[in-house]
Amino acid sequence: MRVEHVDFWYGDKHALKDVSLDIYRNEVTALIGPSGCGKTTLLRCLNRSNDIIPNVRMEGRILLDGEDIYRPEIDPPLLRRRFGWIAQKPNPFPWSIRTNVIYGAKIKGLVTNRREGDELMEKCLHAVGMWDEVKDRLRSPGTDLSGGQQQRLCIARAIATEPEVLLMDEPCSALDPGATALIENLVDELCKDYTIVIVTHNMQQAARISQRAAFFHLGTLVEVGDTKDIFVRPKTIRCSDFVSGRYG
Ligand SMILES: Nc1ncnc2c1ncn2[C@@H]1O[C@H](COP(=O)(O)OP(=O)(O)OP(=O)(O)O)[C@@H](O)[C@H]1O
Repeated sequence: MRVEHVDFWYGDKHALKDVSLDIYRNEVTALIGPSGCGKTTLLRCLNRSNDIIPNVRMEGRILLDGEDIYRPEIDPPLLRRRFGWIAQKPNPFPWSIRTNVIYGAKIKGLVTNRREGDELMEKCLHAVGMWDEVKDRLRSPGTDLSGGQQQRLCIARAIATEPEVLLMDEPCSALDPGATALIENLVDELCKDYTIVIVTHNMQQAARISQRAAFFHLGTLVEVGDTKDIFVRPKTIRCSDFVSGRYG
């Protein structure tokens, strides 16, 4: 994806200021920076989920595979289907584990019968490392799982719809260290097949799992580059102070 000179306003609040960056295929790009700097706003611009907020305005262009996703001919609900969204708090549907995984894929027409549904469910639960944990309780509600399992279920649900890009908004913020480690390993595996953009407050996590990092401050993109450069050789004092934990 390519973000070109994006400005974004909530009413009078200028939340993103002339942001340009490239997001590469099969890489994890981490959006980092202090609270309120615009990370989630940018994430939501990438799949046009800001469109549903009243009184907002965006300028600039965002390209997916070279195509401007803000062109008037683009249908936002159809566009959003090309993305998977993993929220801060796991949000499984109040249905069975099986239905959770295949519901979106069914709506998209990717499964048309029971056998295809079962195959897809098994494949996606394997992909998130959960098959053995849940294979004997596929009819139990997804909401009965632990927080970490629920988040992996949400990732299984997202990948079942064959998205091109996975957008993750602090996916581990509600999880304990063990569940966080499982999600981090999973992100590492998933980037072989997907392009991933992740917002995280956890600098160790950004350093561990991303190949590229973008550091924001007050709506401005201060630095973007290889994660190791951002962490080991930051070009600005502001970024250096942030990644070393001097402020947050
Ligand atoms: N719906 C909204 N209406 C008005 N202002 C908003 C809205 N959402 C976000 N903002 C403001 O836009 C700015 C950027 O917010 P955003 O949520 O993108 O930051 P963030 O870096 O993701 O923050 P955090 O790390 O705390 O989640 C903030 O000043 C925030 O208060």
